[in-house]
Amino acid sequence: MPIKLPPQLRLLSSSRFSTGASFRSYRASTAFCRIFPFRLKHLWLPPRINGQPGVRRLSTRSFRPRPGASSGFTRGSRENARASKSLIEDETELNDMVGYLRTNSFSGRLTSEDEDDNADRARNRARSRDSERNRGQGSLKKRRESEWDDFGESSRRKNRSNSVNSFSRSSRYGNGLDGELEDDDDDDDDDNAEKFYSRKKGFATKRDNGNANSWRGKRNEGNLDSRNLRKGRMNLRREAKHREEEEDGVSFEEERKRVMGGLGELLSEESSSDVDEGEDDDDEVFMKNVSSAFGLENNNVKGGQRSSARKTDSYLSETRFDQCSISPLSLKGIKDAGYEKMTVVQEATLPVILKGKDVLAKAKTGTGKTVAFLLPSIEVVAKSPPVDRDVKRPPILVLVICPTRELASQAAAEANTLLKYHPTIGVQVVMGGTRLALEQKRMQANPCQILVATPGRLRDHIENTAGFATRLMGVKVLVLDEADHLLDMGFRKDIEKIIAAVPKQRQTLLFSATIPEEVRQICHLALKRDHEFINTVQEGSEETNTQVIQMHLVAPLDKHFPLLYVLLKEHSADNVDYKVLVFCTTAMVTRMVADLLSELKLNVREIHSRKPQSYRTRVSEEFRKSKGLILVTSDVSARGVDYPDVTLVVQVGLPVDREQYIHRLGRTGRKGKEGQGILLLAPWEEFFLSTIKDLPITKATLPSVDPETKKKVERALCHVEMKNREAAYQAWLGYYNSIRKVGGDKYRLVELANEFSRSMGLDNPPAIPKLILNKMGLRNIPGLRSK
Ligand SMILES: Nc1ncnc2c1ncn2[C@@H]1O[C@H](COP(=O)(O)OP(=O)(O)OP(=O)(O)O)[C@@H](O)[C@H]1O
Repeated sequence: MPIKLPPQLRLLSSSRFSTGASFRSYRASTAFCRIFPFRLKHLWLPPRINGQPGVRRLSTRSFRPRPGASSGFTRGSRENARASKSLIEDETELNDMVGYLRTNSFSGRLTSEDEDDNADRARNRARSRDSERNRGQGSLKKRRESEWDDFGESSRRKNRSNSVNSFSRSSRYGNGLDGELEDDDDDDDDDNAEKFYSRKKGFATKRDNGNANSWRGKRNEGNLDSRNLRKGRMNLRREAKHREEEEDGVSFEEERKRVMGGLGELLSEESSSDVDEGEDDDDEVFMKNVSSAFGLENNNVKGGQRSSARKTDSYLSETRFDQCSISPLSLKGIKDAGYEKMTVVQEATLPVILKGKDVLAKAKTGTGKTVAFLLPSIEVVAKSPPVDRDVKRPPILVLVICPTRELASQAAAEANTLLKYHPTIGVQVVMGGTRLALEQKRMQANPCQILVATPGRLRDHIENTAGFATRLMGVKVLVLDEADHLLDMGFRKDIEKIIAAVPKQRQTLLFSATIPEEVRQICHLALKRDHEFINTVQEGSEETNTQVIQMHLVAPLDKHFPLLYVLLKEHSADNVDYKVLVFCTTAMVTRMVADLLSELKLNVREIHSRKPQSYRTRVSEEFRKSKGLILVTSDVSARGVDYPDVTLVVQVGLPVDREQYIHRLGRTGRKGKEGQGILLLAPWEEFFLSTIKDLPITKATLPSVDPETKKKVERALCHVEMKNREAAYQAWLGYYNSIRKVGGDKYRLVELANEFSRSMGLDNPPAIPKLILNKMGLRNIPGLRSK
C-alpha cells in the first residue's frame, strides 16, 4: 500500500520512496528512433560502442545512414578556440555584477583591507539577517528591495576569491550573480555562469567531413576493440591540444588562471531570500519523522522500480555487500533498500575507506557514490563508543558537506535508509532556506552523530550557534560530496573555515563525477598526503555514461524556441513515459522558457533559485515521482539530483563549463539506464564543443520546423508576460557578458543579446536601468536601451 508522506517529508523522498503503485511500468526506449522520429528524416547515428550492454538496441534502422545525411555529423575537428571559465550567479543582481566584476576584479586586486572590510560587513549583514529571520520578518522581500545590499554581499565573494586567486577553477561557479544563487547560503550550485574564453579570436569551426567519415567507419568496424579506438582518439586529441598550447606559448589552464583568478567567489552570494516563512512546524515534524519514514518508503519502492525499468547492470560489480566487513545492522538496511551487489565505485572504495584511509574518488554520474561514502561513515559511528545522554554537547562524528539543499536532503534521506536498523544513530540536515534558529533548536533537542550540511549554513552555525564548534571537534569523518565544486572558489572560504573547525586527525572523503586536474592539485587542502585516488572511470574512456546518446544541434538563436518545442513534442509523442529536463542558462531565462512551453500546452514545471524552497521541494518531489513531465530548470538541478528514469536532458545555450555539461547530462542514464542528451547552441557558441571534444557527442542535423509551428511558437511568445521576457533579456545579457569569449566584444554581445530579444518576440530590446548597464560595463554601447 502506498505510504503517504507528509509534505515536509517529501523533500527527502527520492525515487525509491515512491511506492511501486505510483509508477507506471517503465518501458525504456527501445531505440533512438522511438525517441526522435525526426532523426529518421534528418539524422544518422552510428551504432555506439560495439558490444556495450544496453546500447546494442540503439543500432536499429534509425541509425543507418541515410543517403546524403552524413554531413550532418561531424566528430572530427572542432574549432581551435579554447574555452575557460568563470562564474556568475544571482540573476537579477548578477547581471549587473558581472560588469562590476569585469571592471573591478579583473583589472585590479582588492587590498586585504578591502577584503576584511567587506567580509566584516557581510558577516554583520548575515547576522542581522539572521536576527531578522528569528524575529520572523520577511527577509525575502527585504532582499529583493535592497539590491545594493545584495551587491555588497556578493562582493564578499569577490573579495574572497581575490585573496586566493592561485586556484584556476575558482571563478567557475560564480554563485550569486544571476539571481540563481539564491540558495541563500552561498551554497548553491545554482546558476553558476561560467565564462568561456579563448585567446584566439574567432569561433571558426573547421568541420572536417573526412574525419567524421573516418570516425564513423571506425565505429562500424564491429570487430575492432572499441576501447582501443576510443583511446586512440583521445590520444590524438590530447596531442593536438598540447600542440596548440605550445604554439601559444601559454597553456589553456594558465590563461584561465590569469583571467579568472579572482572572479570566482564573488559570484557566490549569500542570500537569505528564500527562507520560507511559516515552515517551522513542518520542519519540526520533518525531523521527527525522517528516520522511519525514509526507510519504509524506500523499502516499498525499490523493488518495483528496479524490476520495471530497462537498464544495464554495468554499473554494478560482482561483489555483494555481505562479502565486506559491514555491521549486521547496516547489512539489514542495505537489503531493505534493495541493494544486493555493490556498484563499481562502492566495491572500489569501501575496503579502502573501511581501513581508515583518506580517499579521493571519481565515478560516473548515477553510480552510487552517496552510498559509497555514507556506508563506511556509518560504520565509523557504529564502532564508536556511545555517548552519555546527559553530555551537554555530544560530538558530531560524521560531517557531510553538499553544495545544494536538494543534494543535502537527498544524502540525508539515503543515510536514513541505511540507518533503518541503527536506532541509536541520528542524522540531521542544516541548509539554507530554513531558519537558523529553528535548526539550532532542533540540534539541541535532538543531537545527532551524522550531520549533512550545505557550506554557507554550516559556517553560519560555526559562527553563531553556541556549542556547535565544540561538537564539531568530535568529527572523525569529513565528506565533501561534489568535491570539485566545493573546492572551487565559490565555496573555498567556507570549506577552509569548515576544515579549520574539525580535528586534523580525521578521515576525509572527496567524491565527484568530475575531478579536474586543478582539484587534484589542491586536494591537499582537505586530504592527507597519503590519500588514495580511486578513479573508476577507465583511462581513455569518456567521463559520461556510454548508454547515453549525446548530440548537439547548432542553430541561430531565432530558431531555438521553435526547435526546442519540436524536440519536446516529438520526444513526448514517442515516449509515453517521457521525463525531460531542460537546462537553461539563468533563473530568469528558465522562468521565461517554462512560461513559453506552458503556453504551448506542454506539461511543464519550473525550478530555479528564484523560487522559494518550499516550492522547489514540491516540484522536485513531483518530478521525481512523475512520468510524462518536463522540468525546465537552472543549474539547481545540475549536480547530484537523483531523479529516476529521466529520458532526455536538453541543454539550451552554453553550460557553465565542461563539468557542468557532464553533471547536467548525468541526470539521465542513471544506474545503467538509457538516456538522451541534446545540447542546443547558436553558431557563435560552438566554441564550447572544443571543451567536450573527448566525449561521444555527435552533431545532428536540424529537424525542420514547419511555418505553422513557427507561427504557433511566435504567438505563444507574445503571451509570455512582458516583464518575464524583459527579465530574461537582462539576465541573458549578464550571463553572456560574463563569458569572455562572448562578452569580450561588447558590441557583438549587444548584437547577440538583441537577437535573443527578437527571438522572444521583442523587436525593440527592453530598456535596462542605467546603473545596471554601468555595472556591466555596457554604458553607451549602441543597440542598448537604458532607463
Ligand atoms: N548498490 C546499489 N545497488 C543498486 N542501486 C544503488 C546501489 N547504490 C546506490 N544505488 C542507487 O543508485 C542511484 C544513484 O546513486 P547516487 O545518487 O548516489 O549516484 P551518484 O554517483 O552520486 O550520482 P551523481 O554523480 O549524479 O551525484 C540512487 O538511486 C541509489 O539509491
